Amino acid sequence: MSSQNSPGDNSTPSARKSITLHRLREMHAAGEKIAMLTAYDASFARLADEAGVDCLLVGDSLGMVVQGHASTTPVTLEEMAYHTRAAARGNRTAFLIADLPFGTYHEDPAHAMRSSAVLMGAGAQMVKLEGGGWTPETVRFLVDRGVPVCAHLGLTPQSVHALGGYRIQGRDEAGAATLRRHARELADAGASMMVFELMPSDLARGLQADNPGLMTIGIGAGGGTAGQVLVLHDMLRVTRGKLPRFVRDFVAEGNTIEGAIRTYVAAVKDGSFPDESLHAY
Ligand SMILES: Nc1nc(=O)c2c([nH]1)NC[C@@H]1CN(c3ccc(C(=O)N[C@@H](CCC(=O)O)C(=O)O)cc3)CN21
Ligand SMILES: CC(C)C(=O)C(=O)O
Repeated sequence: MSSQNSPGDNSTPSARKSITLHRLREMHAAGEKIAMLTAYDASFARLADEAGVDCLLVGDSLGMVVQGHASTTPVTLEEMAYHTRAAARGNRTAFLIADLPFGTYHEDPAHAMRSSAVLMGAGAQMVKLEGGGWTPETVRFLVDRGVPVCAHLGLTPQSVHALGGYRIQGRDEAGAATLRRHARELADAGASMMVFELMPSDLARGLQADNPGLMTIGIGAGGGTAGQVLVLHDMLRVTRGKLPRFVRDFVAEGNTIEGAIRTYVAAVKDGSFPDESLHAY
């Protein structure tokens, strides 16, 4: 492990201090890119933390890559809490975010607060919820009560049955205008972070420019965001079937799993990932 550290690398567990929300804001203000990766268990959370990943996301994508479902919608709050507890035990310094799964924040803000309390109790430091329009009231309610919130716009997988498949979003002007309005409303409601999934690079870049204090995290949204996220199993090429275009072969470059994660972090930090011509739309 330590044999792979390069000079100046501060990502060893003993050297790195805990990444807090405050520290993430400092990084964002200084223009340092934020590297996020999903993690669903203690072993991978530990490895990703030690490899220098800033934020770990216990994503409800676990419904697909761990549980074998065809979508994320069957995942329950209890399952998210189980994986969050496991990831939290392995993690030492990374900032830990957990997804509120489908149906656990939709009824009203109090419903979202009850579900968030379960995930925070399991070790999450921030919760993520999908969608715009109806969500700002809920985000404000959570933030006022001490729950940091990451919003999620563009392709929102929990709505796959309404969207009609995993398609790129915001391609026409009406769709782009809606995303601009949703992003502004969620930022105003107090969301400190926002995932942009599968949208044109120019649109994501513009949304970040419209909301400079917001930490935007892209996946298939180009290089104009404050950070990047990938699904761990995609990055390690364990996922079955065709990988989305936005995944790069970090395993070939990094040789080992830890090397792959270190290569990913370095590529996010130096801006070489994503490459506009290869991984963006
Ligand atoms: N393994 C995995 N990786 C993910 O990134 C991921 C999940 N699961 N599950 C939840 C959502 C669904 N995601 C997806 C699913 C499919 C595509 C996909 O097929 N993309 C096509 C382009 C589609 C288009 O052009 O409209 C691609 O080739 O990238 C992308 C993201 C992202 N999330
Ligand atoms: C793909 C990321 C952003 C996610 O939401 C998940 O892992 O569920």
